[in-house]
Amino acid sequence: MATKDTGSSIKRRGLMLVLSSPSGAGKTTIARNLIESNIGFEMSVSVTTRPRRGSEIEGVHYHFSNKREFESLRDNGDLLEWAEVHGNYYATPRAPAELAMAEGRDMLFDIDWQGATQLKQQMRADIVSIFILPPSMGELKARLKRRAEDQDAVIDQRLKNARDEIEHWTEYDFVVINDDLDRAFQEVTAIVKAERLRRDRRPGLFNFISGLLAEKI
Ligand SMILES: Nc1ncnc2c1ncn2[C@@H]1O[C@H](COP(=O)(O)OP(=O)(O)OP(=O)(O)O)[C@@H](O)[C@H]1O
Ligand SMILES: Nc1nc2c(ncn2[C@@H]2O[C@H](COP(=O)(O)O)[C@@H](O)[C@H]2O)c(=O)[nH]1
Repeated sequence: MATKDTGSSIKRRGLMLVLSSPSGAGKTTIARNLIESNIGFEMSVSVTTRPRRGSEIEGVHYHFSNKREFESLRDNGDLLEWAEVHGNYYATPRAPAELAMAEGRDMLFDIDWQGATQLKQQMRADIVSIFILPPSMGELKARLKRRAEDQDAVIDQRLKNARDEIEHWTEYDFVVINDDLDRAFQEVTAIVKAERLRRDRRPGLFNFISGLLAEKI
């Protein structure tokens, strides 16, 4: 009898889901919803030299470091990618991401376009990238102000950078407009479901199809 395509006997590599957007478009909110919905993603926790916000917890939202520590991690090859964003350094720690991929665990990356470019250069086949857009620039500004986590000068700088970031939308596999959060979240989960069904992410299909073809009718 044919075995079911569970993929359990042969390992598949993990999927790397990259979310990027201009600051305030909502990628952190969507990422948090994805993690909380328990659909099998773990969050990559970045290293940053940015000062910690009041609501943030070390090791949960970021690993906060100073510039000297950051440069030492970078120079030792401990970072999978790194970039300067809005005047601070940000990076993806190498070891947890590489281990997750090798063990077939799916990981979520909230990183900017420079980081996404570097990840694609290194791990193309594993990456699914989504660019999140705000419904308007006015709403982007309003969200940054409503979030009330950054000083006005920081918000101004992020809004100034937003146009340059949006220019990179064509480098992504998918684009989601985050007007209504529920709808945006549904679209992201639909992308995840379809990507997990890709033939090359289902090594269990080999067994299933062998069994199917061996079946006597
Ligand atoms: N669809 C939405 N409608 C209204 N508000 C939203 C929506 N999505 C997110 N927000 C709110 O907008 C603010 C910015 O969202 P969030 O922090 O997720 O943005 P971000 O893209 O991760 O920004 P950053 O790059 O600065 O981390 C938050 O206060 C969040 O609650
Ligand atoms: N290239 C990378 N970019 C990152 C990483 N972690 C976060 N980011 C991006 O930085 C900005 C600002 O984030 P904030 O938390 O200060 O609002 C945003 O675009 C993030 O996606 C990373 O590891 N590498």
